[in-house]
Amino acid sequence: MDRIHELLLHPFVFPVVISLFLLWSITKWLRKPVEKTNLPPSPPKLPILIGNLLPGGRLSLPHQNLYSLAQKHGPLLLLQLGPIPMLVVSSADAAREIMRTHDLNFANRASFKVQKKLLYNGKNVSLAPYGEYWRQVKRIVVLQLLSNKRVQSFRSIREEETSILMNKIREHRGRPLNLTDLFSQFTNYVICKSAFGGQYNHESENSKKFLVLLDEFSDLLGTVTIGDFVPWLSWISRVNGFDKKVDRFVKRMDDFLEGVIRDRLETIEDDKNIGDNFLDILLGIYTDNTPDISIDRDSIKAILLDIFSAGVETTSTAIEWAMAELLRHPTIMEILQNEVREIIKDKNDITDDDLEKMQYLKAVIKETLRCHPPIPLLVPKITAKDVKIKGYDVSAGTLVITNVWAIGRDPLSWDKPEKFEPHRFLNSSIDFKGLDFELIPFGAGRRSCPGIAFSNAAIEFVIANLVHKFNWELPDGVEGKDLDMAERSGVTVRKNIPLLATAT
Ligand code: HEM
Repeated sequence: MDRIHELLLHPFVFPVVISLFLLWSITKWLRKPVEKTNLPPSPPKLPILIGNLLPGGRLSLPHQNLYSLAQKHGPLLLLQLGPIPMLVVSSADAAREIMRTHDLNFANRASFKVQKKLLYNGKNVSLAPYGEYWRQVKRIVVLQLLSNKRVQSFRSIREEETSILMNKIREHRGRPLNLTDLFSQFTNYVICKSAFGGQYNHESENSKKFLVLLDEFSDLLGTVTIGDFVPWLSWISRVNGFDKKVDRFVKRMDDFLEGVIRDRLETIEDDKNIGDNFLDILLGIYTDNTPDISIDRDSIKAILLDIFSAGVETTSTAIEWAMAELLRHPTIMEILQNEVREIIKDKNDITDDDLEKMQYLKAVIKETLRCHPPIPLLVPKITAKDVKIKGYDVSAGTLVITNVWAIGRDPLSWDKPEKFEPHRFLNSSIDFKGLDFELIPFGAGRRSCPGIAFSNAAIEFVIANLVHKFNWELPDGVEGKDLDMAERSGVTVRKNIPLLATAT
């Protein structure tokens, strides 16, 4: 969705899209459909649709816009993006029908030119078309890279990075800290070390270089070109130099990753610590030649980039929103602190067994992901065949967007949805693992997130430590209720203003 809004906001592309859209809509309007279909409700077309997509510049937060549209027109909404029909799903019921009953029909992804270039022609997991290749790489990611056992084996990395984070906070005790930056560094290094090994630490020039490349990578990943929607206009991104810019970046990133792989292949044979990072595991599969499972070098690079782009910002954003809500609700912060301090007492280290006992901590995290899903619009899917959803006809080739942010605010699923109230989860079995469709921040079905255990282990551990070791307040005597909770646009939606707080 973010790609779509970047497309529309591009100064050169915008007028062309709008003209095409008008032309297409007029033609379609004049040529009324011949066969009788029961289409999901749409906002009145032309020019109101344009108005609906652009009210007061709020296009930058499309999940909020689509939420307002769904409140007017219902939980299944059909929009037109030029020639492409787009279905917006905003209720748990409709999401269940799509991702459980008809999951196979919705297992494919939309494919955009820039993403394909950046991710080795779709050799990553998250954008690979549904099929044998995707099945194989998803299996590798689920069973080998992100299994519960593997996540446990990364415990020392979480401990090390949490201890670095706590020391930084200690050094600045009594002074305001930019928690947003600190949480980003934390997840960057947790994933860097899990991916490449412990030598990719804060001092390593290679990890600094990689993190700079990753920033640029994330920016480009959120871009579409007009040629994605109107193929005969593909020349525009050639003429305005955008294609060249992407090609140059792809080469720089590839040179870097090739260097990492080359260096590792040279040392791996003599190394006794093989296998406890993503790169070593993938190189093991690459060099092993087991007949039922094989990947090439491009797959290794694409999978590594996928894990960084899918895992870093999402996890740090979840920690940021959780701390923001705790600062906004001092009573909830106090209940959580009491729970954590009661369980840990004066021990210094928090173990996995301790975390298991922290039911209120788990409730705070669920409530955070309900109110602030880091990816409010699930990664778009494409329907393979015509299908009926909730009695409506949805045609093959429809782009499907699930608005998890709207589902988390649906009064049919939640009592007082506007309130941040972790208690609602204490006597409830609702979880975010993809079985309870009112809470699906990680998606559901075949294309759901394989990183739940990895991110949850990091989120729980950091928050427990933050509230165990420090008391927190907002700088300059700002009261919790006045904390600015506005969102910033992006594929991952974080706080608009960085979160500043003072540890005492
Ligand atoms: C709070 C943290 C995270 C959130 C909220 C999150 C959310 C999501 C969502 C919404 C999807 C798309 C699901 C769908 O289309 O139905 C997804 C897919 C994915 N996520 Fe995550 N994610 C998180 C952390 C991670 C981490 C830590 C990793 C890896 C280390 C990861 C790897 C992936 C991959 C590879 C996919 C693609 C799956 C596929 O297409 O088959 N995620 N995630």
